[in-house]
Amino acid sequence: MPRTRIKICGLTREEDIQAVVAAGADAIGFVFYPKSPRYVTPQRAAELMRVVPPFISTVGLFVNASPEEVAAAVRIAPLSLLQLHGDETVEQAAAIGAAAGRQFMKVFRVKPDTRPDELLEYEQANRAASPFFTSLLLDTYVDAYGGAGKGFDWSLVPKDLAPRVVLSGGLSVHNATDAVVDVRPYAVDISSGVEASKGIKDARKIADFVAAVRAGDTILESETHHESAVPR
Ligand SMILES: O=C(O)c1ccccc1NCC(=O)[C@H](O)[C@H](O)COP(=O)(O)O
Repeated sequence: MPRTRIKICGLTREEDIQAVVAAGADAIGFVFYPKSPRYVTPQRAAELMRVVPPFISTVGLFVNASPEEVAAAVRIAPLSLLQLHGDETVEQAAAIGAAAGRQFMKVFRVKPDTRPDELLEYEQANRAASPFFTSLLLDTYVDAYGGAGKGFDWSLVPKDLAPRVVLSGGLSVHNATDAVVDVRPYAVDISSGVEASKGIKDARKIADFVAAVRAGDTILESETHHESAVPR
């Protein structure tokens, strides 16, 4: 059974990147949204990326940026993947992926009245519109766009969509094991839950979060072994 992938978002310092790598996470996110307290310029991201070893993905988070802006950022900071976290339409997201020549995750910001079929439809629309679309990232709807540490009702995530989504919004060491076991997402994404203060990560919290995700993986694995051991 594959382990749950882990992305830590909103990195601004070399030592925090080193903590993410040491903890065994899979991906590092840089926020290119100028209004964010975690904002880094593409030049700063390029500097920070020098301490990222191979096989760790670097993700660029953009909010309502133009295809030209994203393509220019990618020329400076050679990101692995994009995270489109704004109100980009399906067509605009496709144009951004094509202009930057990068796969992208499209964020769906879940509201209390979001219906499970809306999530499936949105995923299908993005998949149909662009070969650069790779997955939905589910976050909680907040006025300020993201990184707010607010969770949503995970039971809204359809079971057949879950293995393809990145789950985020209000995750922490306290709920990460349950998130993995209850939702079974492809990946989890966290920012404020592993911070000492906005934009400054806490190495202990990062390590504890990764351990809590792995505890969820271990529970799922033992359930799978148990199910396959039961004679039918
Ligand atoms: O981090 C920000 O400041 C930010 C600004 C604008 C859009 C999104 C932003 N962050 C999103 C994330 O860091 C994560 O992808 C995700 O939403 C998790 O956030 P959190 O609830 O803080 O764990």
